[in-house]
Amino acid sequence: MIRNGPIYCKGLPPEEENLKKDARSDIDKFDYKKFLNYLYCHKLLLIAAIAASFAVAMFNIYIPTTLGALVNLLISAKGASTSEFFKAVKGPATSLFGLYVGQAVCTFLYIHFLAQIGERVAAHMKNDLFAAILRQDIAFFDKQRTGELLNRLTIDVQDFKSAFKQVISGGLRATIQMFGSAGTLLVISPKLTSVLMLFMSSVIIGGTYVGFLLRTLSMQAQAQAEKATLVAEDALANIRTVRAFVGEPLEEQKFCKEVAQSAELNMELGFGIALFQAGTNLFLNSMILGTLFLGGQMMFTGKMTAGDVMAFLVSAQMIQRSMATVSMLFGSVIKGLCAGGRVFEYINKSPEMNTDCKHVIEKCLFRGDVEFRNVVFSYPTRPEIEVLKKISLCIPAGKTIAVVGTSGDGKSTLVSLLERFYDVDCGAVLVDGYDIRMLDIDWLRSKVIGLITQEPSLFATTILENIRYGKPDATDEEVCRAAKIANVHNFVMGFPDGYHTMVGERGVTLSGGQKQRIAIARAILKNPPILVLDEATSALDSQSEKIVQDSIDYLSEGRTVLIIAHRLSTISNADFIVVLHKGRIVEMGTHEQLKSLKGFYWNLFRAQQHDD
Ligand SMILES: Nc1ncnc2c1ncn2[C@@H]1O[C@H](COP(=O)(O)OP(=O)(O)OP(=O)(O)O)[C@@H](O)[C@H]1O
Repeated sequence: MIRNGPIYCKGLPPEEENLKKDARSDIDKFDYKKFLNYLYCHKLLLIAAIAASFAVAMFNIYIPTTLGALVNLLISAKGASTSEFFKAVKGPATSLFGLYVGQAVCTFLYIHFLAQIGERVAAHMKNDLFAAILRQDIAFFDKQRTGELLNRLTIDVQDFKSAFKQVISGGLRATIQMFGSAGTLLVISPKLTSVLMLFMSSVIIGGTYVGFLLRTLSMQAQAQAEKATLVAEDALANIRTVRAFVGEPLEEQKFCKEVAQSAELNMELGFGIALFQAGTNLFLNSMILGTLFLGGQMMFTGKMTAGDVMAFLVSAQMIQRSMATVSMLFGSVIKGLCAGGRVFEYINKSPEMNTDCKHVIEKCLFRGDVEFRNVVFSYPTRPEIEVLKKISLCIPAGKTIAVVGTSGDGKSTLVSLLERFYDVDCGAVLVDGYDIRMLDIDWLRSKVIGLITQEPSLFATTILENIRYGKPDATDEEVCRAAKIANVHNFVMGFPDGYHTMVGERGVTLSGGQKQRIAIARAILKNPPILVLDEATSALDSQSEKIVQDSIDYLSEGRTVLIIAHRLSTISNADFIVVLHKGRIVEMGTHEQLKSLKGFYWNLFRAQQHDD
């Protein structure tokens, strides 16, 4: 995407070809039907904006001839008395003023209406896009960068809105003005009009070609600017790691490199635009001078009046301005269609996972058995690596089982499959004998399974709202009760704002143990019959771990519990323990039974005793 050389004149280098291909594929994704639907929702405003814009164009066409008539009157009024002068010019001057007022009113109306439609359509698109992104499979988020998704929500919607507004206002007006003013010119002087059109057509051809080159360069500059943003996003999202590794100079260097390339491309673009503008101005001004010269000659031979020359010049300038608008609009249309295409791509993207089944097990019949039956699974981003290989595991209702193993053996993957973040490739995950693909996925996640992970995710809001996320309709009293059970209440009351304390982005203002206890309070409020603890205490020091473990023990009572753990000391009370090794179950039994086997578990156990 990055190119430092001069603007290409013949053929296109490969990266420009790629850009063209990207743009074309983005444009192909533009959903005209959906877009028309959005417009249809605001049809009255749209009609009003188009009508006002049309009226402005008509005023602009009539103004030069009225102005010409006034000029002729002013010239012919030479030597007249003041009263005669006012009497003669009063009519045309009033008409001209009326046209100016009409033009001003319609300008106000179309800009106002367009702003309304633009904002409403953009809000509609943004909401649809956000909802569509939230609906996607977890596999989608494995592939997409957050920054790229946010760009679509912000920059692309904004670009589309600007282009849309420009096309409706400028495009419509400029086209009508161009044809209307061309008609005016023909009426005033067909001869002068033919000479003018000859010049104009060469401007159009040359301008279109240079415009195409500049647009390509502009797209490259934009792509490079986005690259710089992604480098910054990466560094800021991982600011603690950057700080801990004194990575600031390296990050600065990476960012500066991308910014420098972006600046270079933009400067190249600026140079091209400056040259283009200067050349166009010189050409067009020479054309006006030529028109004045030819028109002046015709005036002296009596073929044109001074007013005609004046009206001709103003109309010619109107055409020139309209043409400039239309040529710029061409770029805006492409940009808008590309941006809109990228937005519609995700709005129209359906999740691959089938979540149509809405079966719910009745509360009175629900037990809480969990089973992994001959489960084979590879992550969609790495289909060639089988992470789980024919795993079969039953967790009877009310029992606690722990899964242990070394890093990368597939423990957390079991959790992701039970939550149905991904679907198994072969076999099935069952709850109370039902394949979870047959169950209502929202019910499963919101009412059946409670998940507590190593890095609890808190939202940048108050502690109260973070706990309430477990049950959105919970009262403050219910939240407070859950917080007391989870050992949250005491430390919260130590904060000046209590439960209304803001926790910062991802809970950055709290300790790991405090965040974990808030996550547990959230789970207590949710009250799920199946509880999944994925390394819930492994990031904590021994004192925090003890407090959190007490809360977890309380929460685990009477539920089916699946614990993923590194520290074997935390799972010795499990009803049975499963040892995973490279995606297979290699041992299963109680702590004592497994120890006596002197196999994988024994090795893990000894390694940890050694570490302690
Ligand atoms: N979203 C993902 N996309 C692709 N591969 C993944 C993804 N998540 C995990 N993996 C891979 O799957 C394998 C199992 O990962 P998993 O997180 O289940 O291991 P784990 O036993 O829980 O490890 P740890 O104890 O370190 O958390 C690893 O090789 C990992 O690289």
